[in-house]
Amino acid sequence: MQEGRVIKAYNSFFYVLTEAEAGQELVTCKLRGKFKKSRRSIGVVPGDRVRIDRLPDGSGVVEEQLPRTSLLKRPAVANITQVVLTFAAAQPDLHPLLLNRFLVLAEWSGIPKIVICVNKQDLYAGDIGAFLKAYEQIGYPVLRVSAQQGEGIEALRQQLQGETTVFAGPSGVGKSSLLNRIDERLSLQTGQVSEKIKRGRHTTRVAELLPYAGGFIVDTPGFSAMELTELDIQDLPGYFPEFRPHLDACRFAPCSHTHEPDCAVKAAVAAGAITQERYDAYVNIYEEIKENQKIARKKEYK
Ligand SMILES: Nc1nc2c(ncn2[C@@H]2O[C@H](COP(=O)(O)OP(=O)(O)OP(=O)(O)O)[C@@H](O)[C@H]2O)c(=O)[nH]1
Ligand SMILES: [Zn+2]
Repeated sequence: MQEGRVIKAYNSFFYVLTEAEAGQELVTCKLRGKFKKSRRSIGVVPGDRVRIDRLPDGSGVVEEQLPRTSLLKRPAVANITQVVLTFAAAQPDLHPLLLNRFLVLAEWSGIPKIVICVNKQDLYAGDIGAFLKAYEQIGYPVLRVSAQQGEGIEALRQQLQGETTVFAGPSGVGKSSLLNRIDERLSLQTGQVSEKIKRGRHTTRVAELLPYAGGFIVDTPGFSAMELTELDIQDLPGYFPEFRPHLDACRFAPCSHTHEPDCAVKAAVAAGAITQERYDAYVNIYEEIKENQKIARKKEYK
C-alpha cells in the first residue's frame, strides 16, 4: 500500500498524489466500495491523507482514510495547516473590525497557523507598523507585501514551504495577484475559480490542492466573514488568544466580559495587556452573535 494526499475529487474519482519517497505520482483512484458505505460522515475529500492499493493498469483504490487534523466545510477540504489572511493596506482600506472577524473565523476553523498578510504596500504612504505590531504581539506573524512591486513576496514564499495553505480575505485585496506573483502557474487556476465563486455559480464546487514548495495551496476562498453567526458564543473569548490567560479570573462564571463587575478581561484592557481595539472587536462580534441567536430563536417559536 502507498500513502498519499487526495488533491482533487471529481465524479467519484479521487486524484491521489503519493508521498515523495515513492516518487510523487498522481494516481487516479476509486474508493473501495465497502469503505464508502461504512462512512456516514463527509467521506473522503480533497486534502485527506489516504492509503491506496495499485491496480495492474496503474490506477488505484482508496483503502483507508487517515485521521484528519482539520476540516473546512464549504467547500470541503481537510488537513489545512495554515491560513494566510490577506488584506490591503489601502483600496480597500484595512478596517480593524474586519481583520478581527477574519481572525476569529480562522481561530474557530481550527487551522493551526494563522498569518496576516497586508498587500498593496505601494499604495500606502502612512505607517501601519504600529497598528500591525499589536497583532504580532498577540502571536500572529505579519507579512507586508506588494503583489505589484514584488516587495515581501520572497518572505511569503518562505511562509508557504511545506504547508497546506488557504488564502482568505475580503474581495479585491489582491489574493489572485499575489498567487500570480508567487508562481504564475498558481494564478491561472485560482483566478478562474474565484471569478466563478463571485458570480454565484458552482456553489457545489470542490476544492483542489495545488502543489507548491513541498506543500499545497488550496484554491478556495477558505471562508467569508459572513459565517460568524455559526459560532458558539461561549467559545468566542477563547478565539482571542491574548484573552485566554485572563478567562478564569473573572468574578462571575460564565462571564461575557461585557457588563459584569470584576471582569479580568476588562481589567486586562485597563492595564494595557489587551488593546482597546481588540476588546471593542470582541464586544462587537459578541453582540452580533447574540442578536442573531435572538432572531433564530424567534423563528423557531413561530
Ligand atoms: N497597487 C496595487 N494594486 C494591486 C496589488 N495587488 C493587487 N492589486 C490590484 O487590486 C485589484 C484586485 O486584485 P485581485 O488579485 O483581483 O484581488 P482578489 O483578492 O483576488 O479579489 P477577489 O477575486 O474579488 O477575491 C486588481 O485591480 C489588482 O491589479 C498591489 O500590490 N498594489
Ligand atoms: Zn469577564
